Order: sequence, then structure tokens, then C-alpha cells
Amino acid sequence: MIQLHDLQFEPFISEAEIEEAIAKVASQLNADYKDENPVFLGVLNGAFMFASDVIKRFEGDCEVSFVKLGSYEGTSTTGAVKTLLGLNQQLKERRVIIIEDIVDTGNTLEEINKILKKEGVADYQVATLFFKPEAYKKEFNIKYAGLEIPNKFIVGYGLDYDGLGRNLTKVYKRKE
Ligand SMILES: O=P(O)(O)OC[C@H]1O[C@H](OP(=O)(O)OP(=O)(O)O)[C@H](O)[C@@H]1O
Ligand code: HPA
Repeated sequence: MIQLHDLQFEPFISEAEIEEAIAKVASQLNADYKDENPVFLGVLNGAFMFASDVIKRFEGDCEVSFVKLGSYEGTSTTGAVKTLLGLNQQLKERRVIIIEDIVDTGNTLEEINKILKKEGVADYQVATLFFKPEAYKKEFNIKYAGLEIPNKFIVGYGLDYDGLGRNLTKVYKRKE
């Protein structure tokens, strides 16, 4: 059990399970994009760890870029996704893979959809380490999902509770 701010969290997903999920996504990305010179677009802050681990396993040429979006306060979404750091690279006619730590309600993804449509990319897909199907309310298909998880608030491996917990190497869920 760990404590972050006022809340307690219990172990939920082990390092081995995370490793296996990363390897699965990496092998799918290698199969689909190896000769495509894609752009990996990481969504900060949460995706920094997954981006590093999955992109290291990519075996073709690729480019890496980041945007910074935010919408969570405490353990819930505000519903308003703010762009805190926008694109700094031309993505016109490029194949883009959005790298997320988690897709939850899909609000963040919807905002990125808008950004990428304006850029005129060739196509884009999402690769996320964690996916909460019960919480997801949008149409866009989540093609690459490492692990589907129930609708619980989690921390660790990039994910935070009010700034804490991103450095944890396994994932914890909020104690009920
Ligand atoms: O599908 P959604 O409900 O939009 O949730 C997913 C988003 O929420 C988290 O970001 P957050 O807004 O907490 O910012 P952070 O990455 O800086 O922690 C996470 O990193 C995803 O980007
Ligand atoms: O379960 C979560 N934990 C931390 N941050 C998040 N952002 C969306 N869902 C989550």
C-alpha cells in the first residue's frame, strides 16, 4: 500500500505485466510501420515513460515529437482539455502514431484529433499503454492498446495523482 497526498493506493499491475503490454504494442507497431518512417507523437506529461520504452523497441526509421495537454484535476477529468504546448513540427502528409499512457474518457484524444485534422496528416492511429473501455465515450477506434483495465483511478508508470506517482515502476489503483 502507498499514500499519495490524502489517498491510499494498492498494487494493481506488475512490472512484468507492463513489460509484456509494451512488447505487444511494439511488435504490432513494427509489423505495421517498420518501413513507413512514422512520427510518434507523445502526449505529455503522462506518456513520457511509455513513449520512451515503446519507441526504443521500434526497428525502423521514425521521428519523435510531443504535445502537452492537460485536463485532470485530482482523480477526475475537468472535461476541458487545455493545449499547454502545441505542435512544433510539420506533420503534413505524415503517418502519425499518437502515444498515450492512458485513454480514459477520450476527451484528450478528441482534442488531438482536431489538431491533427488541421495539420493534414496522411493518417493517424493511437497507441496507448492503458485503455478504460467502460469510460471511453468517443468513436475513434483505439487500434493499439497494451492493457484494457476497469474504470478505476490508477497511478504509476507516468500516471499521477495531483503530480505524484509518475515515477512508480508498477501501477497502483485507488483503494476503495
Ligand atoms: O481520455 P481522457 O479522459 O482525456 O484521459 C486521458 C488523459 O489524461 C491524462 O492526462 P492529464 O490531463 O492528467 O495530464 P498529464 O498527462 O499531464 O497528467 C493522460 O495522460 C491522458 O493524456
Ligand atoms: O486513471 C487515471 N490515473 C491518472 N491519470 C489519469 N488520466 C486519465 N485517467 C487517469
